Amino acid sequence: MRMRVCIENGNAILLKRGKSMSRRSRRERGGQVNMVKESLTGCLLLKKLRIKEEVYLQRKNLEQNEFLLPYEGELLEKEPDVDDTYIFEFTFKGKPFWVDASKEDGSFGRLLNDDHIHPNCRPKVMEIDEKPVICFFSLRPLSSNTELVYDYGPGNIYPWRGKVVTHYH
Ligand SMILES: C[S@@+](CC[C@H](N)C(=O)[O-])C[C@H]1O[C@@H](n2cnc3c(N)ncnc32)[C@H](O)[C@@H]1O
Repeated sequence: MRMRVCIENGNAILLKRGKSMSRRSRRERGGQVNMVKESLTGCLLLKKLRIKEEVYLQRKNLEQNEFLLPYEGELLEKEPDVDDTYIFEFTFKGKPFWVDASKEDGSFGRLLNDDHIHPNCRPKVMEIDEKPVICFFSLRPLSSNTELVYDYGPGNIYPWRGKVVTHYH
């Protein structure tokens, strides 16, 4: 599974580093205990539910095209030779780059799931200090408690896509 985008964007935005550190808490929900991690900004929530971990917007409604969070990790100019589950591949100024987020670092960007049919945010390549940074922006107004999902990119490499669900009546 590899996330691919090919967008060029020269706009710089200000990122507050260190904001995505998380604190853990345990919550009781309907008899089930879910691990819940909350970002320090208090606007993102991580839940262990259906797809291992999912990222939700919390206590905040967003307008369209608002900055959500960065995809944090190690920026590489050579394709890493690791399992690609947490590798983000993109082009910047015509050159290929990879962000390797395979280390669990408490950041949330690496945990957004794929929805190529109804994505509600999208990654953009931004330039900060002459380096590319992947940032997620809302695609439409989002209300709190919405799971944040984006389109990982084209290709038949995503086994969860195209699953046919049959309903028997
Ligand atoms: C970048 S991780 C996303 C976070 C992941 N849920 C986790 O807890 O580590 C990508 C992996 O999440 C899972 N995933 C992402 N979107 C999915 C979807 N729509 N359906 C099923 N699994 C998905 C796949 O296992 C994929 O390799």
